[in-house]
Amino acid sequence: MTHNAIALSGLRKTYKSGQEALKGIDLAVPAGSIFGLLGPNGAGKSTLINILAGLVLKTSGKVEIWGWDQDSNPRQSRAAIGVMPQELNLDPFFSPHGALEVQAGLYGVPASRRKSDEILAMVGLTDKRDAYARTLSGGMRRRLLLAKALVHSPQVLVLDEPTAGVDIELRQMLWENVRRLNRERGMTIILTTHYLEEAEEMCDEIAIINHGTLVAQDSTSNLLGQLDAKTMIITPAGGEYTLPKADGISAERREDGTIALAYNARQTSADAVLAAVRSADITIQDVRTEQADLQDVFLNLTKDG
Ligand SMILES: Nc1ncnc2c1ncn2[C@@H]1O[C@H](COP(=O)(O)OP(=O)(O)OP(=O)(O)O)[C@@H](O)[C@H]1O
Repeated sequence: MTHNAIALSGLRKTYKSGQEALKGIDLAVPAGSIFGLLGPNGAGKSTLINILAGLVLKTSGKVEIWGWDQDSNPRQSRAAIGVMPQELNLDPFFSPHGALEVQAGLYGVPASRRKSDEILAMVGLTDKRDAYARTLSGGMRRRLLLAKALVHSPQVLVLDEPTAGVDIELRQMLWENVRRLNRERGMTIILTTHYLEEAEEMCDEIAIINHGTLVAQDSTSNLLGQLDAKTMIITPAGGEYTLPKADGISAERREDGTIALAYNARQTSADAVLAAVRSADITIQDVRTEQADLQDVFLNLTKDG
């Protein structure tokens, strides 16, 4: 039976300022998935994550983490989730090893079950085990924040903008670890990111929020498939030609010598596009199509007005 790692219903948050950050969110994150939470700046992603992490109190609605209701089973629901926050806030006086031990203590992990050294090795911090946190670089701090989120072996790992401003090496380390935790331990991963290619590549499922409202939740492939705008790119074999003309097709020459034919897949078939090309006496040397990417879907769903 599939169950949900996270289930939210009617989740609302109104800050004291009167700002309605979440306006009634219903969201289910399937257990075992890598789930992307996307939205423009100010959409409410951090508010949602901070509610999951227990850092912000919801105004109303229901939050279940790994089946545990946050109100009636606060301890269990907290134990089921680990959060790697966006801000690099670390106690400057603890070494990485010390910080993990303190965190393990906070979560009541008995000494015999602690895996601080194993976790430090996983995030590549073994040689900084006993260094002061204040001497760690920004990238190392991020590694340590990931390590801290893992000390109590949570079923659900939340990463808030984990790769914002990090270098390629660290990004690869993060994604390798995330994939491994997901694959080998079945850990459910929820991440927010501004890099849509990253979400497209990493996530099985994606939710998009805008102005505190959920505007889409679907598998990544379904979301990508929902846009009907397609472009066929033809490389002509050579010679002079005039651009194909047909209803529902708009053709343009690109600088690289190809012809781009934009059409709506719901109204015009690929066959009709090819027929228009042939009737313009163009010999086709090569043909490919450009799919909509997540950026297109995202902009389509979050455009205002
Ligand atoms: N502590 C707070 N008090 C009052 N308003 C807040 C507070 N935190 C966030 N907000 C407001 O709530 C709304 C949602 O903010 P939130 O930080 O959750 O968005 P976000 O999607 O995480 O944005 P970003 O991508 O920029 O981090 C915004 O209008 C923001 O100004």
